[in-house]
Formats: sequence, structure tokens, C-alpha cells
Amino acid sequence: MSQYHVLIPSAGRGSRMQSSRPKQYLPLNGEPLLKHVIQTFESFAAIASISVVIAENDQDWQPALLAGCQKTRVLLCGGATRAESVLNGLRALNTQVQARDWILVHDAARPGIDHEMLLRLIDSVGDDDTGAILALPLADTLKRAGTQTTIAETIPRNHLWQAQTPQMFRYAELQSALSHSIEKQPTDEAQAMEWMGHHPKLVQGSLKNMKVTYPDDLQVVAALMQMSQS
Ligand SMILES: Nc1ccn([C@@H]2O[C@H](COP(=O)(O)OP(=O)(O)OP(=O)(O)O)[C@@H](O)[C@H]2O)c(=O)n1
Ligand SMILES: C[C@](O)(CO)[C@H](O)COP(=O)(O)O
Repeated sequence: MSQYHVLIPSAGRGSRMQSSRPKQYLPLNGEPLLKHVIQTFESFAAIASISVVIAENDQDWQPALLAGCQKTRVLLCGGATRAESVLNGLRALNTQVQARDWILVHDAARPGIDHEMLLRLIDSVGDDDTGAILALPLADTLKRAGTQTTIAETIPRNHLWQAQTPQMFRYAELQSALSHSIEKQPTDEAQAMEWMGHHPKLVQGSLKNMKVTYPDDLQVVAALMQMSQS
């Protein structure tokens, strides 16, 4: 029976957040973003292990983040890009994970993930599927900018989705896909799999599972998480 393992890329600097420390350590309802993510996976019974990839020189990592954790370990192998951090993390798991085990890669910057979404994602794939990602169908009209901030064209939005995480793939296939494509810097795990000819499934995510990227995002995700608990 294939097991489920989580890999959390958490080695970014959060430059777009313009904060004093990397955004994954910023407080949200009294806990760092990263702690919310770890706790959600720790309390999801189907998960066998959780690996947090941080930068080797991370000055903000707090051992207290692992207080009470049974399944979580930290890997000091962050890379220059998210794809490199994920690939380094996968390579570090080589002796603990079986080839056909599922790997769920989830951004540390998405604290709104919950068990309902995880169940939807895990239940979406069968033995013959290559994998699946949480995503949201695009709701707004999409414009491509021309010179400066003027509209060059409207892009038809039918069949367009915004990718979220977790992105779930078999360990050996994902490591192979990323190893083959790392030079091309895939923006996510799904793109690396697409380049190998796979067509991962799109599974309904949630606004609450947004990525904290810009300063205003923290309040928005806190409100969405609060609403889902009331
Ligand atoms: N070299 C990197 C870059 C990003 N990430 C992680 O990938 C996730 C999503 O990336 P993003 O939102 O772009 O985070 P940052 O790169 O930190 O943000 P920015 O681009 O604003 O610097 C985050 O959890 C981030 O910590 C990572 O592990 N290693
Ligand atoms: C993986 C991802 O969150 C899917 O939308 C996104 O590609 C991460 O992009 P970033 O520029 O590394 O934040």
C-alpha cells in the first residue's frame, strides 16, 4: 500500500512580502504561517511523514515549530529556486520513501489548507493516475499587459485554472521529472510532469488555500481561515 509523504518547500525569502523576515515565519492568529501548515498535516492521519525544506543559513527557523510533532523533520537543503528546494528535498528522502509512494508538495506560504481539501485531492487519484493538484478555475477576465500597464489583449479564460498546492505525484516519477527539467526551472511540480508527457488531474481547491505573497494577503487569508472556522 503506497504511503503519503509531505514535502514543504520553505526556503524562500518572501521578497514580495517586503517583511523583516521570510513570510513563512510571520505570525497569523498568533502562530507562524509555517506552524499552521505543519499542524494541518500532523493532524491528518493518512500522512506518514512531513519534511520541511529550509535554507541552510536560515536564521529564523525555530525548533519550537516542531514542538508536539510526531511526523515532522527539517531538511537544511533549500535551493536557489523553489524547484531546486523541492528536488533537493526529494533526494534527501531517498532512503525513507518507496518509489510508488505519494509525495504531496505544499507551499509553506499556503496556511489555509485543510483536511477537506486534502481528502478531495487524495481521493481524486487511482492506481493508474500520475497525480493531481489543487487548483481554482479562473473567475476574473484575464488581460495580457502590453507596454507599461496598458492592455495588449484579453485571454480567453475558459479552461484556465490557477494552480495551488499540494501537488501530489509518485516519488520516483516526480524526482525523475524534476531532475530532467530543473535547468528549465519548472514553476511547479505539475509543469515538470507535463514536460514528461503527463496530464495531472485538476482538483477543486479553495480561495482559503491562497498563497501569501504580498503584504495584504496575510489579512485576507486570516479572514478566510476565520470564516471557515465559524
Ligand atoms: N528558493 C526557494 C523559493 C521558494 N521556496 C518556497 O516556495 C513556496 C512558494 O514560493 P514563493 O511564494 O515564491 O515564496 P518566496 O520565493 O519566498 O517569495 P518571493 O518570490 O516573493 O521572494 C514558499 O513556501 C517558499 O518558501 C523555497 O522553498 N525555495
Ligand atoms: C507552486 C505554486 O504555488 C503554484 O501556483 C506557484 O507556482 C509558486 O510560485 P512562486 O513564484 O514560487 O510563488
